[in-house]
Amino acid sequence: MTVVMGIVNVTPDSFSDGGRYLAQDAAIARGLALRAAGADIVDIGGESTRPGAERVAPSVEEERVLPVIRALAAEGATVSIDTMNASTAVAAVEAGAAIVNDVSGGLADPGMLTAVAGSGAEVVLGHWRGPSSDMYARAEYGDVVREVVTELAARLEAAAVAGIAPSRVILDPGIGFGKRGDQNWSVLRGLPRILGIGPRVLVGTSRKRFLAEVLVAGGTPTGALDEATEDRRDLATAVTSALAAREGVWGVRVHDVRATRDALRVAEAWEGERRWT
Ligand SMILES: Nc1nc2ncc(COP(=O)(O)O)nc2c(=O)[nH]1
Repeated sequence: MTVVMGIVNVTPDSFSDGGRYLAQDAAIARGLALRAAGADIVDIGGESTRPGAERVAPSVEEERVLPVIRALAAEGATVSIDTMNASTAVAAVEAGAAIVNDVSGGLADPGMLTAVAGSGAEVVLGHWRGPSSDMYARAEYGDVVREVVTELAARLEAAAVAGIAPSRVILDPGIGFGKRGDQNWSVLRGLPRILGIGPRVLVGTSRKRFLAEVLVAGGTPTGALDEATEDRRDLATAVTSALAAREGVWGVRVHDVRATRDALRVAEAWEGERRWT
């Protein structure tokens, strides 16, 4: 069964749902709702990673996420913390998070891998080309799949050196992080090579620009992208979830859990994996 990670951004400025769940009660309610809709994991983030976002102080990030993590863990939810800060990761695990989800693969905070090693948590290591503030400046690739594979393998090695066994690592190709539209599609087509590195793979396509670009006629004028409304992006996300599942990924990270869970049910029925007994 493909793992579904539901997204709760406790931020004022995340690209697709910024501000909706900034209040603790709203964030907790959202996490419980995603779990009820079929999320295996609830991913809590306190810092927007959208292109152009400025960094947030760990203290601000922790103030946003820790009460939400505590409440959801107390309800029995499996929680991941979406952070690039080692101090936030440690505090989140102490508050009940089971997974540290670091889109930077441990590059943004030199202390992250050592902190995770000592925490006992599992870790998602994302492919990353630098801060959101100017990530597209480094979106120059010769062969994007080869470079993503090489750079993710290097992060896996760095994690091992820090004391994190590969069995505790989940790799993520970083869709939308330092990658433009066509490069994201190349990475998705290259999933077999990313899976070939060894560890489990998580994919995060949810509501991202590269999906909107294929939904609107004529490409990418910013105005046209507004036609790719949230429901259309969620449907596109669910399609990518089913396709990624058929490639054998471990999990998918999405905003609309219900749509993806339903898409996975259909994919499993097609594959003959689903048992009605
Ligand atoms: N592991 C992982 N974490 C992420 N965190 C944030 C975002 C982008 O912002 P969002 O929270 O609004 O999706 N994308 C990813 C992703 O693709 N993979």
